[in-house]
Amino acid sequence: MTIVTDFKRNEAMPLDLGWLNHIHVNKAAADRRAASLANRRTVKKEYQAAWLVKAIGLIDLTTLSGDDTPGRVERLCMKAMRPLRSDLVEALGIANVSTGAVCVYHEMITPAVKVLQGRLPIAAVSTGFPAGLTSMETKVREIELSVAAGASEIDIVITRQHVLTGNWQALYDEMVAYRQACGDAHVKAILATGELTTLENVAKASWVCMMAGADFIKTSTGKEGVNATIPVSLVMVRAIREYYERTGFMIGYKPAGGVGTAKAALQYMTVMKEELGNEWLEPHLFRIGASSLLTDIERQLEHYVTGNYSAAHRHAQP
Ligand SMILES: O=C[C@H](O)COP(=O)(O)O
Repeated sequence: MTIVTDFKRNEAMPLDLGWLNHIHVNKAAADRRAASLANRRTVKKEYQAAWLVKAIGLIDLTTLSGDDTPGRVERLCMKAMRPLRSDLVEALGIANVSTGAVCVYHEMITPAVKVLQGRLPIAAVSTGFPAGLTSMETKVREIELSVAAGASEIDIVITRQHVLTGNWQALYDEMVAYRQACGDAHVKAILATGELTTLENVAKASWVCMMAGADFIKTSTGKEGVNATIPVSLVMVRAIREYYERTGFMIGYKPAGGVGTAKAALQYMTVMKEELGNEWLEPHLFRIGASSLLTDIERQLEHYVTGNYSAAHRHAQP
Protein backbone atom coordinates (compact mmCIF):
# COMPACT_ATOMS: atom_id res chain seq x y z
CA MET A 1 0.00 0.00 0.00
CA THR A 2 1.39 3.38 -1.00
CA ILE A 3 1.40 6.34 1.33
CA VAL A 4 0.39 9.18 -0.90
CA THR A 5 2.45 12.32 -0.93
CA ASP A 6 0.85 15.42 -2.25
CA PHE A 7 3.63 16.30 -4.64
CA LYS A 8 2.70 19.92 -5.31
CA ARG A 9 2.51 20.82 -1.67
CA ASN A 10 5.29 18.48 -0.66
CA GLU A 11 3.29 16.98 2.17
CA ALA A 12 2.37 13.46 3.12
CA MET A 13 -1.41 13.07 3.04
CA PRO A 14 -3.30 11.13 5.66
CA LEU A 15 -4.45 8.93 2.77
CA ASP A 16 -3.24 6.02 0.73
CA LEU A 17 -4.59 4.33 -2.36
CA GLY A 18 -6.35 1.77 -0.16
CA TRP A 19 -8.76 4.62 0.58
CA LEU A 20 -10.26 4.03 -2.86
CA ASN A 21 -11.87 0.81 -1.59
CA HIS A 22 -14.18 2.95 0.55
CA ILE A 23 -15.55 4.87 -2.41
CA HIS A 24 -19.06 3.99 -3.46
CA VAL A 25 -21.31 6.17 -5.59
CA ASN A 26 -25.07 6.12 -5.44
CA LYS A 27 -25.91 6.65 -9.11
CA ALA A 28 -29.65 6.87 -8.55
CA ALA A 29 -29.16 9.65 -5.96
CA ALA A 30 -26.83 11.58 -8.28
CA ASP A 31 -29.35 11.26 -11.13
CA ARG A 32 -32.21 12.43 -8.86
CA ARG A 33 -30.27 15.48 -7.71
CA ALA A 34 -29.32 16.29 -11.33
CA ALA A 35 -32.96 16.03 -12.40
CA SER A 36 -34.10 18.34 -9.60
CA LEU A 37 -31.51 20.93 -10.68
CA ALA A 38 -32.66 20.68 -14.30
CA ASN A 39 -36.29 21.21 -13.33
CA ARG A 40 -36.00 24.25 -11.16
CA ARG A 41 -34.97 27.86 -11.59
CA THR A 42 -31.38 28.00 -10.40
CA VAL A 43 -30.96 31.77 -10.26
CA LYS A 44 -33.61 34.40 -9.48
CA LYS A 45 -34.57 36.50 -12.47
CA GLU A 46 -33.23 39.75 -11.01
CA TYR A 47 -29.78 38.23 -10.43
CA GLN A 48 -29.44 36.53 -13.80
CA ALA A 49 -27.53 39.23 -15.65
CA ALA A 50 -25.01 39.49 -12.80
CA TRP A 51 -24.56 35.71 -12.80
CA LEU A 52 -24.03 35.66 -16.55
CA VAL A 53 -21.43 38.41 -16.33
CA LYS A 54 -19.73 36.39 -13.60
CA ALA A 55 -19.88 33.29 -15.79
CA ILE A 56 -17.82 35.06 -18.47
CA GLY A 57 -14.91 35.40 -16.05
CA LEU A 58 -15.07 31.65 -15.43
CA ILE A 59 -14.77 30.56 -19.05
CA ASP A 60 -11.65 28.96 -20.50
CA LEU A 61 -12.36 30.28 -23.99
CA THR A 62 -11.38 27.35 -26.12
CA THR A 63 -10.46 26.48 -29.66
CA LEU A 64 -9.25 22.92 -30.21
CA SER A 65 -9.82 22.17 -33.87
CA GLY A 66 -7.65 20.58 -36.51
CA ASP A 67 -8.13 23.69 -38.66
CA ASP A 68 -7.04 26.19 -35.99
CA THR A 69 -4.77 28.89 -37.38
CA PRO A 70 -2.72 31.64 -35.71
CA GLY A 71 -5.27 34.14 -37.05
CA ARG A 72 -8.19 32.33 -35.41
CA VAL A 73 -6.32 32.09 -32.12
CA GLU A 74 -5.39 35.78 -32.23
CA ARG A 75 -9.07 36.68 -32.72
CA LEU A 76 -10.04 34.33 -29.88
CA CYS A 77 -7.54 36.07 -27.59
CA MET A 78 -8.89 39.52 -28.52
CA LYS A 79 -12.37 38.24 -27.72
CA ALA A 80 -11.16 36.78 -24.40
CA MET A 81 -9.80 40.16 -23.34
CA ARG A 82 -12.94 42.04 -24.44
CA PRO A 83 -15.72 39.46 -24.44
CA LEU A 84 -18.61 41.95 -24.47
CA ARG A 85 -19.37 44.76 -26.91
CA SER A 86 -18.73 48.16 -25.37
CA ASP A 87 -22.43 49.18 -25.72
CA LEU A 88 -23.38 46.12 -23.65
CA VAL A 89 -20.71 46.85 -21.05
CA GLU A 90 -22.05 50.40 -20.79
CA ALA A 91 -25.72 49.38 -20.69
CA LEU A 92 -25.02 46.81 -17.98
CA GLY A 93 -23.08 49.39 -16.00
CA ILE A 94 -20.13 47.08 -15.41
CA ALA A 95 -16.38 47.41 -15.66
CA ASN A 96 -14.95 45.51 -18.58
CA VAL A 97 -14.66 41.80 -17.96
CA SER A 98 -12.45 39.14 -19.48
CA THR A 99 -12.67 35.38 -19.68
CA GLY A 100 -10.75 33.28 -17.16
CA ALA A 101 -8.21 32.06 -19.72
CA VAL A 102 -7.88 30.83 -23.27
CA CYS A 103 -7.36 27.15 -24.02
CA VAL A 104 -5.48 26.02 -27.12
CA TYR A 105 -3.25 23.32 -28.61
CA HIS A 106 0.51 23.56 -28.07
CA GLU A 107 1.17 24.91 -31.56
CA MET A 108 -1.15 27.85 -30.89
CA ILE A 109 0.56 29.04 -27.68
CA THR A 110 2.88 31.42 -29.53
CA PRO A 111 0.11 33.39 -31.32
CA ALA A 112 -1.79 33.53 -28.02
CA VAL A 113 1.26 34.87 -26.18
CA LYS A 114 1.70 37.51 -28.89
CA VAL A 115 -1.80 38.91 -28.34
CA LEU A 116 -2.31 38.37 -24.63
CA GLN A 117 1.16 39.46 -23.45
CA GLY A 118 0.56 38.08 -19.98
CA ARG A 119 -2.83 39.75 -19.50
CA LEU A 120 -4.68 36.42 -19.39
CA PRO A 121 -3.50 32.90 -18.64
CA ILE A 122 -2.96 30.50 -21.52
CA ALA A 123 -4.03 26.90 -20.96
CA ALA A 124 -2.53 24.31 -23.30
CA VAL A 125 -3.97 20.85 -23.72
CA SER A 126 -1.27 18.22 -23.44
CA THR A 127 -0.09 14.62 -23.00
CA GLY A 128 -1.39 13.42 -26.34
CA PHE A 129 -4.75 15.20 -26.10
CA PRO A 130 -7.41 13.98 -26.66
CA ALA A 131 -6.72 10.19 -26.53
CA GLY A 132 -3.58 10.29 -24.39
CA LEU A 133 -1.99 7.38 -26.17
CA THR A 134 1.47 8.68 -26.93
CA SER A 135 4.53 7.49 -25.01
CA MET A 136 5.13 8.72 -21.47
CA GLU A 137 8.37 10.32 -22.60
CA THR A 138 6.55 12.25 -25.33
CA LYS A 139 3.83 13.36 -22.91
CA VAL A 140 6.25 14.74 -20.34
CA ARG A 141 8.26 16.50 -23.05
CA GLU A 142 5.08 18.01 -24.48
CA ILE A 143 4.26 19.54 -21.09
CA GLU A 144 7.78 20.95 -20.75
CA LEU A 145 7.63 22.49 -24.22
CA SER A 146 4.22 24.08 -23.57
CA VAL A 147 5.38 25.60 -20.29
CA ALA A 148 8.52 26.92 -22.03
CA ALA A 149 6.36 28.41 -24.81
CA GLY A 150 4.30 30.42 -22.29
CA ALA A 151 1.41 28.27 -21.07
CA SER A 152 0.76 28.82 -17.37
CA GLU A 153 -1.93 26.16 -17.22
CA ILE A 154 -1.61 22.64 -18.61
CA ASP A 155 -4.69 20.50 -19.25
CA ILE A 156 -3.40 16.93 -19.26
CA VAL A 157 -5.42 13.88 -20.27
CA ILE A 158 -5.14 10.78 -18.12
CA THR A 159 -4.54 7.31 -19.54
CA ARG A 160 -8.02 5.84 -19.50
CA GLN A 161 -6.78 2.25 -19.47
CA HIS A 162 -5.31 2.77 -15.98
CA VAL A 163 -8.82 3.48 -14.73
CA LEU A 164 -10.51 0.78 -16.78
CA THR A 165 -8.08 -1.86 -15.49
CA GLY A 166 -8.14 -0.52 -11.92
CA ASN A 167 -4.41 0.25 -12.02
CA TRP A 168 -4.62 3.18 -9.61
CA GLN A 169 -0.93 3.11 -8.81
CA ALA A 170 -0.12 3.66 -12.52
CA LEU A 171 -2.60 6.55 -12.67
CA TYR A 172 -1.06 8.06 -9.54
CA ASP A 173 2.47 7.70 -10.92
CA GLU A 174 1.61 9.30 -14.24
CA MET A 175 -0.15 12.20 -12.55
CA VAL A 176 2.87 12.78 -10.30
CA ALA A 177 5.12 12.84 -13.38
CA TYR A 178 2.84 15.40 -15.08
CA ARG A 179 2.69 17.48 -11.92
CA GLN A 180 6.47 17.48 -11.77
CA ALA A 181 6.85 18.43 -15.44
CA CYS A 182 4.46 21.37 -14.99
CA GLY A 183 6.64 23.03 -12.38
CA ASP A 184 4.86 26.21 -11.32
CA ALA A 185 2.21 25.93 -14.03
CA HIS A 186 -1.26 24.88 -12.89
CA VAL A 187 -2.22 21.40 -13.92
CA LYS A 188 -5.76 20.35 -14.74
CA ALA A 189 -6.39 16.61 -14.98
CA ILE A 190 -8.87 15.71 -17.71
CA LEU A 191 -10.55 12.45 -16.76
CA ALA A 192 -12.51 11.93 -20.02
CA THR A 193 -15.41 10.80 -17.86
CA GLY A 194 -17.49 9.68 -20.86
CA GLU A 195 -14.96 6.86 -21.33
CA LEU A 196 -14.66 5.72 -17.71
CA THR A 197 -17.84 3.55 -17.74
CA THR A 198 -19.00 4.08 -14.15
CA LEU A 199 -19.46 6.97 -11.73
CA GLU A 200 -17.40 4.97 -9.23
CA ASN A 201 -14.48 5.05 -11.65
CA VAL A 202 -15.01 8.81 -12.04
CA ALA A 203 -14.86 9.26 -8.26
CA LYS A 204 -11.75 7.09 -7.86
CA ALA A 205 -9.91 8.77 -10.75
CA SER A 206 -10.78 12.16 -9.22
CA TRP A 207 -9.28 11.12 -5.88
CA VAL A 208 -6.11 9.69 -7.39
CA CYS A 209 -5.46 12.82 -9.49
CA MET A 210 -6.05 15.10 -6.50
CA MET A 211 -3.77 12.98 -4.30
CA ALA A 212 -1.04 13.19 -6.95
CA GLY A 213 -1.11 16.99 -7.04
CA ALA A 214 -3.65 18.07 -9.68
CA ASP A 215 -4.75 21.67 -9.15
CA PHE A 216 -8.02 21.08 -11.00
CA ILE A 217 -9.97 18.06 -12.10
CA LYS A 218 -11.74 18.43 -15.44
CA THR A 219 -14.45 16.27 -16.95
CA SER A 220 -13.73 15.96 -20.64
CA THR A 221 -11.76 16.86 -23.72
CA GLY A 222 -14.89 17.84 -25.64
CA LYS A 223 -14.06 14.99 -28.05
CA GLU A 224 -15.63 12.05 -26.20
CA GLY A 225 -19.10 10.80 -27.11
CA VAL A 226 -20.40 12.10 -23.77
CA ASN A 227 -18.74 15.14 -22.24
CA ALA A 228 -19.62 17.22 -19.14
CA THR A 229 -22.87 16.22 -17.41
CA ILE A 230 -24.47 17.25 -14.14
CA PRO A 231 -24.42 13.76 -12.51
CA VAL A 232 -20.69 13.41 -13.27
CA SER A 233 -20.14 16.94 -11.93
CA LEU A 234 -21.89 16.07 -8.69
CA VAL A 235 -19.60 13.09 -8.20
CA MET A 236 -16.48 15.12 -8.96
CA VAL A 237 -17.34 18.15 -6.82
CA ARG A 238 -18.28 15.89 -3.92
CA ALA A 239 -14.88 14.23 -4.23
CA ILE A 240 -13.35 17.73 -4.14
CA ARG A 241 -15.39 18.55 -1.04
CA GLU A 242 -14.34 15.43 0.80
CA TYR A 243 -10.72 15.84 -0.26
CA TYR A 244 -10.81 19.33 1.22
CA GLU A 245 -12.38 18.08 4.46
CA ARG A 246 -9.68 15.42 4.83
CA THR A 247 -6.61 17.35 3.70
CA GLY A 248 -7.40 21.07 3.83
CA PHE A 249 -6.49 21.53 0.13
CA MET A 250 -8.89 23.24 -2.24
CA ILE A 251 -8.93 21.65 -5.68
CA GLY A 252 -10.59 23.35 -8.64
CA TYR A 253 -13.24 21.98 -10.98
CA LYS A 254 -13.67 22.37 -14.74
CA PRO A 255 -16.65 20.97 -16.61
CA ALA A 256 -15.85 21.01 -20.33
CA GLY A 257 -17.32 19.84 -23.57
CA GLY A 258 -20.81 20.61 -24.80
CA VAL A 259 -21.44 23.45 -22.30
CA GLY A 260 -22.86 25.82 -24.89
CA THR A 261 -25.79 27.67 -23.29
CA ALA A 262 -26.23 30.29 -20.59
CA LYS A 263 -28.73 27.96 -18.96
CA ALA A 264 -26.13 25.17 -18.71
CA ALA A 265 -23.54 27.59 -17.29
CA LEU A 266 -26.01 28.66 -14.58
CA GLN A 267 -26.65 25.02 -13.70
CA TYR A 268 -22.94 24.29 -13.28
CA MET A 269 -22.49 27.45 -11.22
CA THR A 270 -25.38 26.35 -9.01
CA VAL A 271 -23.76 22.95 -8.49
CA MET A 272 -20.58 24.72 -7.33
CA LYS A 273 -22.42 27.13 -5.05
CA GLU A 274 -24.65 24.50 -3.46
CA GLU A 275 -22.08 21.69 -3.13
CA LEU A 276 -18.92 23.68 -2.37
CA GLY A 277 -19.97 27.23 -1.50
CA ASN A 278 -19.32 30.70 -2.92
CA GLU A 279 -15.58 30.39 -2.36
CA TRP A 280 -15.44 27.87 -5.21
CA LEU A 281 -17.22 30.19 -7.64
CA GLU A 282 -14.03 32.05 -8.49
CA PRO A 283 -11.71 31.54 -11.48
CA HIS A 284 -8.86 30.09 -9.41
CA LEU A 285 -11.17 27.22 -8.40
CA PHE A 286 -13.77 26.99 -11.15
CA ARG A 287 -13.60 27.18 -14.93
CA ILE A 288 -15.95 26.17 -17.67
CA GLY A 289 -14.17 24.87 -20.77
CA ALA A 290 -16.21 26.00 -23.74
CA SER A 291 -15.90 27.14 -27.33
CA SER A 292 -19.41 28.52 -27.94
CA LEU A 293 -20.81 29.39 -24.49
CA LEU A 294 -19.70 33.02 -24.65
CA THR A 295 -21.82 33.62 -27.76
CA ASP A 296 -24.98 32.49 -25.98
CA ILE A 297 -24.20 34.48 -22.84
CA GLU A 298 -23.69 37.58 -24.98
CA ARG A 299 -27.03 36.94 -26.69
CA GLN A 300 -28.85 36.59 -23.36
CA LEU A 301 -27.26 39.76 -21.98
CA GLU A 302 -28.32 41.59 -25.10
CA HIS A 303 -31.92 40.42 -24.53
CA TYR A 304 -31.57 41.63 -20.98
CA VAL A 305 -30.46 45.16 -21.87
CA THR A 306 -32.96 45.54 -24.70
CA GLY A 307 -35.78 44.52 -22.37
CA ASN A 308 -36.63 41.44 -24.43
CA TYR A 309 -36.68 39.60 -21.20
CA SER A 310 -38.97 36.74 -22.14
CA ALA A 311 -36.41 35.53 -24.69
CA ALA A 312 -33.64 35.76 -22.13
CA HIS A 313 -35.90 34.02 -19.68
CA ARG A 314 -36.65 31.16 -22.03
CA HIS A 315 -32.99 30.53 -22.76
CA ALA A 316 -31.25 31.45 -19.56
CA GLN A 317 -33.54 30.07 -16.91
CA PRO A 318 -33.86 26.43 -16.00
O1 LIG B 1 -11.91 21.93 -23.00
C1 LIG B 1 -12.81 22.41 -23.64
C2 LIG B 1 -13.62 21.69 -24.63
O2 LIG B 1 -12.81 21.05 -25.56
C3 LIG B 1 -14.56 22.61 -25.33
O3 LIG B 1 -15.61 21.85 -25.83
P1 LIG B 1 -16.80 22.52 -26.68
O4 LIG B 1 -16.20 22.88 -28.00
O5 LIG B 1 -17.83 21.45 -26.76
O6 LIG B 1 -17.30 23.73 -25.96
